[in-house]
Amino acid sequence: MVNGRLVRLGRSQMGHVLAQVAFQWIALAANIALVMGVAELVRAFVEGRFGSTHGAGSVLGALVCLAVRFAATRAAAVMGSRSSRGIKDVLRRALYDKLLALGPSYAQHISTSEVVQVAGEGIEQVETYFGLYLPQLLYALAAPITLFAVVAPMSLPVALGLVACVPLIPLAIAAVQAIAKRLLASYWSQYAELGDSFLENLQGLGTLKVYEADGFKAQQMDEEAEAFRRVTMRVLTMQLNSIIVMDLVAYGGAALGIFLAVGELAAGRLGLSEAFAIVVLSSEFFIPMRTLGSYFHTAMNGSAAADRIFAMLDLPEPKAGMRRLHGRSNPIDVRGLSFCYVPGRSVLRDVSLHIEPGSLVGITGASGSGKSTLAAMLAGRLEGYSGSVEIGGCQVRDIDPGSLAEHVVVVPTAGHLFCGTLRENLLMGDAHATDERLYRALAQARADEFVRAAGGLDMRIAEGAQNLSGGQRQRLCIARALLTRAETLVFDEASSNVDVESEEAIAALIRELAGERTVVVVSHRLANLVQADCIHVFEDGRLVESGTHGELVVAGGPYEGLWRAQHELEEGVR
Ligand SMILES: Nc1ncnc2c1ncn2[C@@H]1O[C@H](COP(=O)(O)OP(=O)(O)OP(=O)(O)O)[C@@H](O)[C@H]1O
Repeated sequence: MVNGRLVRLGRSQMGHVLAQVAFQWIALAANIALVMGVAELVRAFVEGRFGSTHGAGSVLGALVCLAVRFAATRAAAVMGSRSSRGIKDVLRRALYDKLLALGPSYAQHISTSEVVQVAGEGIEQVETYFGLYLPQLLYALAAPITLFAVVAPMSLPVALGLVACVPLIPLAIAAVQAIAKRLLASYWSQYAELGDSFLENLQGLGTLKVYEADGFKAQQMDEEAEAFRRVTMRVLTMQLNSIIVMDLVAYGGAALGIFLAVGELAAGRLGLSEAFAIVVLSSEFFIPMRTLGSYFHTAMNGSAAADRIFAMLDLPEPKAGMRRLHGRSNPIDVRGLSFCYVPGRSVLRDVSLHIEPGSLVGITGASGSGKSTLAAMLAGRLEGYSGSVEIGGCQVRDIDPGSLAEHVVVVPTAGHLFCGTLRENLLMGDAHATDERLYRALAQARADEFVRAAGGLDMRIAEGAQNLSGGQRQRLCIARALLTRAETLVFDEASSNVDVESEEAIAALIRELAGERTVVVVSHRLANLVQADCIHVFEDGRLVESGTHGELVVAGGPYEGLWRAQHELEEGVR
């Protein structure tokens, strides 16, 4: 009934939880005092001793009890909201730190939509566990003991009868716990799957419309939603059934207490005022456990969500390297590099190559031959490889991630621009850049003209940069990369889906950059690589040829075949 790891993680909030229980207990004590006061009045009335002083004192006493109960209940609620807020902070911070520790390779372990769900809805569920369930669990133990101590001096048999029924509620809870755990695990995994499909389909809605596949995907999502509805209904049915059992125990137990008290009164073993007090207090025996039972289901949901959070927190982290790269003349050495995303399916096989600082290097090969994987390796984005990748004599895995990010920047096929102003996006490359430097980078990336025409550095970038053409987007991403002081720039098919004008602009820029920085160009289009100091050709994860364009053409190997095929295609088009 208690998730030990969650409690340990939220131990900083235990002060609030205990304070909440203490305030709940004070409210209970005030309630007992109120009932006892009214019972005393009943006794005075029955015995004919009821007078005006009695009346004024009782009203005053009752008001004090009500005020204390009100204040304590409010204070308990405040403590509950503080512990809820606190645990959310603790968990969000833990998840955030974890994502930072996982670094860019997080996507190797977990989907983005699951991160979003766990960090949002999942943590909200855990909040209830700390804010309501945990304090109620402690209070539900303290309350019957307190009431037993009050009722036992009046009538031990009634007190024993009442207290004996109370454990039936936690027993009912424990009985459904095993079923609830299984059901909730299935509920959360279906919820995550539905979230995955939703995000995926929303992001690809344009494509779905173009291929008129939206109807088909909608039907698939309907089926997933229906499966999720069914599991939700099973969860609700289980919860309602267990609540019915708990209600039967709670109300049955209270009725038993009243029945016993009336029996004792009839037998003359109990006075009228005591019988009155027991009748009123008997429901109080069960209310805390009954409330606990109703929180239990939300808590189980929170506990299941916490298990998903813990699964994420337990993901193995790449060992963060400590070494820092210095200077701007660090050669890159790849030796015997092999890698697979899926066990048994090698994507890179025993690759070895050397990149001189300041050189222009081309990487080419058929689609799926492992070029982008190699580019990602150079930026430290993939782990779990064999062989070595060294920059400036340091293993990439031993380099501090911040230092590596300062030295190697990858410009992918479709770089991401954030919603906001262009200036905000560019300053990610260099937070202290002046407007003049920003414009210089834009000019270098052949993007300054359209930026000036579109309103300058304060031009708005819409969500997903929808207000820009593919070529404009790419040139802005390149300008941002140029603003960094990175020694090595890796262009991974950076001009593969842009217009001819942008492609020529990017090719010219790459030629300019060589010598100033190390430039690695991953491209299918061999025309982009003709001027490279060295071109590496990949086939099915293996490096099959290396050399300059001239050398490779003369060698008559795979490169020459590709070059001839592309040349003939382009001639044919003309
Ligand atoms: N995240 C991933 N999970 C599993 N397999 C992957 C992943 N990324 C790439 N692959 C597989 O690895 C192989 C190499 O992919 P990679 O992207 O490196 O090839 P590429 O040569 O850059 O291809 P292209 O020229 O089409 O971009 C492919 O077979 C691809 O299916």
